[in-house]
Amino acid sequence: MRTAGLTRKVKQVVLVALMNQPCSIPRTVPATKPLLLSRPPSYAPPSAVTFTTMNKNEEKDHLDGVFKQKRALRTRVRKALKAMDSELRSHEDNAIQSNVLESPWFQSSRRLCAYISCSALREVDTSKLLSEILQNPATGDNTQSGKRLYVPRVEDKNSHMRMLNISCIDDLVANSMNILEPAPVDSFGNEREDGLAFDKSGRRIGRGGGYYDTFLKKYQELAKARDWTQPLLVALSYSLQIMDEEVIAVTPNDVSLDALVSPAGVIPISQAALERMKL
Ligand SMILES: Nc1nc2c(c(=O)[nH]1)N(C=O)[C@@H](CNc1ccc(C(=O)N[C@@H](CCC(=O)O)C(=O)O)cc1)CN2
Ligand SMILES: Nc1ncnc2c1ncn2[C@@H]1O[C@H](COP(=O)(O)OP(=O)(O)OP(=O)(O)O)[C@@H](O)[C@H]1O
Repeated sequence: MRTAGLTRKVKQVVLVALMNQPCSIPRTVPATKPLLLSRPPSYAPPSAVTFTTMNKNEEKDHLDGVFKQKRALRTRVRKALKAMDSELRSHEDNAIQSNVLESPWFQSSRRLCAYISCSALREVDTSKLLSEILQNPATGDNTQSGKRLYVPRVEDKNSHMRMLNISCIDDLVANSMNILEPAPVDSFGNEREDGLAFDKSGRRIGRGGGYYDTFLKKYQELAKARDWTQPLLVALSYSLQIMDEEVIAVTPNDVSLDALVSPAGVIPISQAALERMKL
C-alpha cells in the first residue's frame, strides 16, 4: 500500500458505509437510547470467540452459525431500510450529516476516508460531507489545514479494496455495482495516493463482502508497525440500523467501530473515541 505523506500526528477519520451495517452499542454509552430492531436471536455468541477451546468441527459449526445469523440480520435490515419512509430518511440524512459537520473531531481531521453513498442501497447520504471536504482541500503536502478525501475502490473479488485520494466529484465513475468510484489514475495519468485506517469497539455488519474488514485490518497493522495514531472508525447510521448489544454475531475477523453518528447525535464507543470526542 502506498502511504506517501501520511504522518503519525495527522488526524484521520474514517466514515464507514452503514447501509446495512447495524451496530451494537455497549449499555454504558451515554447519549441516545439504542433502538432495538428485533429481539436478540436465541443463539447469541460471546463477543470474543474462543476458538482455542474448539476443535476444527466445532469451529466450523460455530462460524457457519455466525454467518447464518449475519445473513438473516442483513435481510431484516435491508427490508426495514426499503420500507423506511422517504421523508424520515431525508430528515435523518440531514441530521446525521449536520452532526458530523458540527463535530470538533470532523473539523480538526485532515485525512478522511468516506464512502460515496448509493441511495438505491439506502445508505446514509454523504453528499454534504463530501462537498464540505472537497471545498476545503489541503494544498500540496500541507497537512496543517484543509482536508484530504479518500474513497473506496474495489480491486478484485477477493475482498480487496483501496481508499484512493480524490480532489473533485468528477473524478468518479460508476462501477459494475452502480457505485461511484475513482479510476486508479487521475486525469494526468498519475497514480492516486492511497491510505487510511481504525480501532476497536462497536460491532458492525457489512454487506458480507469482507471488503471493509480486510482493508481495516491491514491498515490497523500498518499503523501499528509505523507507530501512527490509529484513525477513528466512525459509522453513519439511520436510527433503525442501531441494534441492542450482542444482537450482531461476530467472528475474530470483524473490525469494531469507534463511534456511531445517528440522527440524535454522536455516540462514542471506544476509549479512543471518548478521548478524541470529549463530549
Ligand atoms: N457506497 C458504498 N461503496 C462501497 C461499498 C459499500 O457498501 N457502499 N463497499 C462495501 O463493501 C465496497 C463495494 N462492495 C459492495 C458489495 C455489495 C454491494 C451490493 O450491491 N450489495 C447488494 C446485494 C447484492 C447481492 O444480492 O448479493 C445489497 O447489499 O443490497 C455493493 C457494494 C466498496 N464501496
Ligand atoms: N460459513 C462461512 N465460513 C467462512 N467464511 C465465510 C462463511 N460465510 C461467509 N464467509 C466469508 O466471510 C467474509 C466476511 O464476511 P462478513 O460477514 O464478516 O462481511 P461484512 O463484515 O458484512 O463485510 P464488510 O467488511 O465488507 O462490511 C466474506 O468474504 C464471506 O465470503
